[in-house]
Amino acid sequence: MAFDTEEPGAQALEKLLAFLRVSDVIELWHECRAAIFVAVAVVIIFKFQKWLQGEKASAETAQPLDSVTISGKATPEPKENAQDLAETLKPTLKPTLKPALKPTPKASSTSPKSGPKVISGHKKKLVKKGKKLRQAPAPQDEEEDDFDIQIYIFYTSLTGSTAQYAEQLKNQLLSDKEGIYPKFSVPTPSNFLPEVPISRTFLPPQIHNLEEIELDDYFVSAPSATSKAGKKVKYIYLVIAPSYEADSPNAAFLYHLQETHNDFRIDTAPLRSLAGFSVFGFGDSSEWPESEGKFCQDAVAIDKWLGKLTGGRAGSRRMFPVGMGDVNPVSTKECKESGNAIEKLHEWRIHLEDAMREYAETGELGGGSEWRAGVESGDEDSDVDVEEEPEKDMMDLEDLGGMINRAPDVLKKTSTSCSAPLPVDFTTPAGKIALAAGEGQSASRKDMVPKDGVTYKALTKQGYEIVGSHSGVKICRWTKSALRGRGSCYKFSFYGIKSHLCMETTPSLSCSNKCVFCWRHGTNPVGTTWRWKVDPPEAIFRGVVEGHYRKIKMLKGVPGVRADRFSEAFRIRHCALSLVGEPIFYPYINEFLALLHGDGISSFLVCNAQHPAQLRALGPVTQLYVSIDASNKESLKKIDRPLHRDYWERFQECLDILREKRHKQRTVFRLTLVKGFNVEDEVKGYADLVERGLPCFVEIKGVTFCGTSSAGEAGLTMDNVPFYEEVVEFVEALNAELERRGLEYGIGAEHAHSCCVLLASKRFFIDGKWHTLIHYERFFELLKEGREFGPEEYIGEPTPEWANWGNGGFDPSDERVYRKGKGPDGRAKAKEAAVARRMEKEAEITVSAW
Ligand SMILES: Cc1cc2nc3c(=O)[nH]c(=O)nc-3n(C[C@H](O)[C@H](O)[C@H](O)COP(=O)(O)O)c2cc1C
Ligand code: SF4
Repeated sequence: MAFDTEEPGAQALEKLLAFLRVSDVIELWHECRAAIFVAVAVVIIFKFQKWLQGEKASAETAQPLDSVTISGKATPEPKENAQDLAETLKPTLKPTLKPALKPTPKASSTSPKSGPKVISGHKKKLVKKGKKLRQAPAPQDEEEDDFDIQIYIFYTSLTGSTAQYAEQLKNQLLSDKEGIYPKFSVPTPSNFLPEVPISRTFLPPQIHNLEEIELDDYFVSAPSATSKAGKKVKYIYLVIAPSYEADSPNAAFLYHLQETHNDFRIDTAPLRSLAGFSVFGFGDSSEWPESEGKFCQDAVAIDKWLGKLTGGRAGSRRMFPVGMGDVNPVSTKECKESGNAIEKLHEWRIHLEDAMREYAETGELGGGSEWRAGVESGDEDSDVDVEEEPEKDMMDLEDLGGMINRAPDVLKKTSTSCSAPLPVDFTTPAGKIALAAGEGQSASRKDMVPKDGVTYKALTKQGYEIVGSHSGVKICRWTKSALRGRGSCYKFSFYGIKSHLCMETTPSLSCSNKCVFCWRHGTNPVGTTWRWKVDPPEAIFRGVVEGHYRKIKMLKGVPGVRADRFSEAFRIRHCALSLVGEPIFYPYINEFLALLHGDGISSFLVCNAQHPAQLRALGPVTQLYVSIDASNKESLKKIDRPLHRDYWERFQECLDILREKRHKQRTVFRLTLVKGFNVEDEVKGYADLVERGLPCFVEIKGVTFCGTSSAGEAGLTMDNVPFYEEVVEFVEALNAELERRGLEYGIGAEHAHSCCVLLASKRFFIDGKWHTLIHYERFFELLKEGREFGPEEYIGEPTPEWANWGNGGFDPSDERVYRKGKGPDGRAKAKEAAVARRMEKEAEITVSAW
């Protein structure tokens, strides 16, 4: 271009500037054109890829109704700013979603785009009041967030109507396009940050009759699976149940839920990983009125237990409160108020669908906190009271003394003059405390477990039946297992005890230890002396036997219970005095034992080695145990947390007594291995104890994790539970150490199923075979003879081949059933994970040691 300097003033200047800009640009273009070409090519490729993804997502969304996906596909054009975005969402989102989507000052505009209307992202999780919006999730969260949802509809039905309603529900959940599967759009305001591409799919709902499924597969732990799309599946449980003030399938189901919650081997809330649950009940208010708490009572109870199993008050996975349909409203008025059953079910479904949709969108449960807490349907809140609030009756005397010293003076005065009984040591030579039944027992003595107290409530909730004022009975898990032909406990393999013929009981719910692995949830009373009323042994005997049979009857409807075993179970043959508390604490324990033996019931009594005087005075028992929870003083204190200050001396004295008794009865050391507490480097210590007590048998068992708060406080986790292989390793080391010392022991039997191995004295190795079984009839005969006798006189048949060391110990005539993911494969995986965890820890230690 020619440059004319003759042109005047501003015009010339403008031309000059224009020339300079153009030449700059041309120069720049020559310098940068290669880079610009590359950048444009990258953008085009990126856009094309996005478009392809969008096409794919659209195709997936347009599936038939057998699975429905919430994929974040936008129907309207994205709007200019956050205000517009909120507008856009109005017609499609329920009011509950609004707060999270309110425009914020930070929100900037999103530029309109052409091409496919696909939003490859999802609405961020709902934000609780006062909390900041979550930032972009870390990669592992992304994986967690990307899941499919499986709805299970469970039902029971006696006369068939609920089965039909459940089927209808299943079909409606699929077909109602206005319900759970809305067309859903999620624009992406910039303050919601980069989005994770997700599409949550509702897999086809499945329906299950609770009578026909294996409850353990669904209600002991939440199922875990991966969908065909390779995503994690989250489960929603819907339970539809009629109520029956009579024997019905609900009883077995409720019993199972309650047992699972209270089982010491299982976490109290093992279903907390469910996406959610909700219950609907059918009932008849004309005959079973709400005013009497009977209308839909079973549904209310199911809702309550599922609430507990999914996390309890405030933490539960309740998606929507329990719904109730009245199949026979008493009057038109009531009919109008309560609606009929079908309408109620419809109403419940619509609300539930909203909740499910919200969950699919946000990954979180909506609804009010009252829903979580189950205010409408249960007493989950009382759980909190029971577990968190210490009850006066549960305090031991040392605690009480401390309290009095800390109390204001006025209270101290009252405490000395109050009517509360002074603790009386029943071990003093002054003799036994008089019985409760009118034998002049002091009026000031209280019930150990008063009926209106928290301890009573807590123990009954855990499945104990409280008998009289200080005894209890409970059905053990193995009894149930044996009734179903799924194996007895280790005592069958070692001693021939069939679990369905065994009653687990205690005449004293009180104990003088607070062991870290005790599964009593810290609810049993503790104390060093007997300071309560004493019930007569006859009343306790009658009460526990009746209670046991009552509980057996409740198992009638449990799927798989074998008729032959069920009828056999109504003749108790064995009694395990090991339930909770310290049986020899009961002043009339010998009289109680005599009643058992008189009725042909054998006695296995476990004591905590803290009451030497009572141990010495104890009469004959079929097998006498002491718990050996540690090999030295420090460990014992850490594990058993004994109340007696001279606990170590008491412990040792008890071992000496056992040594004396070994020729009069079968004596057993029961070792419970707690990894990290009492296993490592303690083999020699345990060998010292065996050398001192010379028991007939040593049972070695891995601790079972009870998941209670007391276990947590003591630092006990699943990592403290040894694997069977680790128990075996310990047993072999102990056996070798005993052999090295010239002590005559050997490995007599094993029960891998319950992580238990038996070391036995060679006194029971006869003609080249272990003879660990017991001849029970002979034991009763010997008792009747009234003379002194020894354990060798009631030895039974040889230990069965399958129970011998190396053969596993599971009775081949029973069926071994593994819960999903718990079989040998599951165990191998769990072991691998544990080994990896340990190696990690060791690496950490090495690093820090450096
Ligand atoms: C023997 C019997 C006991 C019942 N007990 C109750 C009850 O305690 N509470 C209640 O709300 N409804 C009760 N009902 C009503 C049933 O729950 C109701 O009829 C239900 O729809 C039956 O469902 P199904 O046909 O699936 O078995 C009872 C019905 C019968 C026959
Ligand atoms: S011995 Fe114990 S574990 Fe075995 S069945 Fe009896 S109570 Fe249950």
